[in-house]
Amino acid sequence: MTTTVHVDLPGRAYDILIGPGVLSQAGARIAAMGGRRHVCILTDENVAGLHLAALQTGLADAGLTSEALALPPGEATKCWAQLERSVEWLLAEKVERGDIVVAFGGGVIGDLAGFAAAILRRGVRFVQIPTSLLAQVDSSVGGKTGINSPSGKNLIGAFHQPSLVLADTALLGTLPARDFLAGYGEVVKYGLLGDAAFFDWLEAEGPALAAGNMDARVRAVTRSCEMKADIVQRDETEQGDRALLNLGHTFCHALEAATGYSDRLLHGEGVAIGCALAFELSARMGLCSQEDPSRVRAHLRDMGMKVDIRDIPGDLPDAAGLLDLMGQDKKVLEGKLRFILARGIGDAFITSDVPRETVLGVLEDALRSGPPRA
Ligand SMILES: NC(=O)c1ccc[n+]([C@@H]2O[C@H](COP(=O)([O-])OP(=O)(O)OC[C@H]3O[C@@H](n4cnc5c(N)ncnc54)[C@H](O)[C@@H]3O)[C@@H](O)[C@H]2O)c1
Ligand SMILES: O=C(O)C(=O)C[C@@H](O)[C@H](O)[C@H](O)COP(=O)(O)O
Ligand SMILES: [Zn+2]
Repeated sequence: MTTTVHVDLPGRAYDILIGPGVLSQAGARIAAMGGRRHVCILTDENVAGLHLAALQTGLADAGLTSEALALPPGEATKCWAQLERSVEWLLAEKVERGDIVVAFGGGVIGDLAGFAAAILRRGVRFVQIPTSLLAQVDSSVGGKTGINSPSGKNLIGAFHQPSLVLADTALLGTLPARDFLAGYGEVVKYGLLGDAAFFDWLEAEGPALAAGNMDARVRAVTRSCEMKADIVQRDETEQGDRALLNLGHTFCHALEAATGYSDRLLHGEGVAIGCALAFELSARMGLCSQEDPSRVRAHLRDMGMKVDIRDIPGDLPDAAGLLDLMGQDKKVLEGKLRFILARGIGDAFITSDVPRETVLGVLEDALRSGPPRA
C-alpha cells in the first residue's frame, strides 16, 4: 500500500514515499544518499518519546549512527531561540556539508529543521520524516522552511527543498485527535483550491479517514502531495500559482498572531476557519454561489472541526485589528493585500481586487455571530 509522488524540480528532484511502514526504509534510503554514516535528527519531545527508538534502530540496521535533539512540542518552538539552539547543536555535532539532517516530527519541526539545514554551513541536505497529518500532506513538501516573528507568521525563512520525504501513515495512529483534525484542515484546502472531486470524496470518506481507515489515509496524503508537487513544480518560489496553497491563510495567519501562536488555535484549525471565511468573502463578492460557503462549513462541522472565529477561545482583536495583522502577509504587493478567492469549490484564484470594506464586513460578522466564546 505504498505510493510514491515525485517532485520534479531541476537539480533538486526528490521522492515522497507514502504508506504504513515506510519509516523502516529510512536507514537504507539515507545510507544510499552518501555522506558520512552519521545522521543528526531534530525532533520534538512527544515524537521522540513515541517513535525515535524505531527510527534510530532502523538507521543502525543500515550501519548509520545517529544523535537526536528533542525540542519542546508546539508552535512556540518555531522561534529564534530554538533555531539558535538547533543550529548550535548541529555545529557541535560537527555536521558537514555532505551530511544529512533529519526532521522527524510535525510541521513545527519540519519548518525549523529545514531552515536550520538551509543556513547551516550555507546549506546542508535534509530528509523530512513527517509524523503529523499536516506535515504529511503539506509542510514536508515544497521547501518552505522558517520560523515565526512577533511581527507575524513564518516571516523569517528560506526555500530549501528536502532530498527525500518519508510519510509513514502508520505513525498517525498515535496523533492526538485535535492535531489530526487540524491537519485535515489542510487536506480540505486542496479539494477547495483545485479538485472538486477530491472534496466530494472527502465529504464521503472524511469520517472513515479520521476513524483510522488506512487506505483512505494513504489516498488523502497521496492526492494532497500530488497537488502540492504539481503546483510547486510550476512555481517553486511563489511568484504566481503557488499562492493558491495559501487559501485561507491570510485570515489564518492573522488569527494565529492574535492568539500568540499558542494552543488556543492550531495552524490547521486556522486554515479551516480561514477557508470558510475565504468562501464567505467570495460569495459576498458574487464570485461563487451562497451554497458554496455553506457546504464548506457543513463539512467542517460534520468532521467536528472549528469553523468560525467564535470557536476560538478567549478574546480577539476587532475586525480592524485583524485586518491590520493581515498587513504582514507575504502576499502583500505594493502595500495591497492579495487574497485567494474562489469561483466555486475546486476553483480558486489569486486577486488583489478585494474591497477593504467587504473584508471588514466579513470579519465583523464573523466576530459577532456564532456561539459565545469559552
Ligand atoms: N512549510 C510548509 O509548507 C507548511 C505547510 C503547512 C503548515 N506548516 C507549518 O506547520 C506547523 C503545524 O504543523 P503540525 O500541525 O504538524 O504541528 P506540530 O508540529 O506542532 O505537531 C502537532 C502536535 O502533534 C505532535 N505529534 C506529531 N506527530 C505525532 C505522532 N505521530 N504521534 C503523536 N504526536 C505527534 C507534536 O508533538 C505536536 O504536539 C505550523 O507551524 C505551520 O505554519 C508549514
Ligand atoms: O507551501 C505553500 O506554499 C503553502 O502556502 C502551504 C501552507 O499550508 C503553509 O502554511 C505555508 O507555510 C504558508 O506559507 P507562507 O508563505 O504564507 O508563510
Ligand atoms: Zn498551512
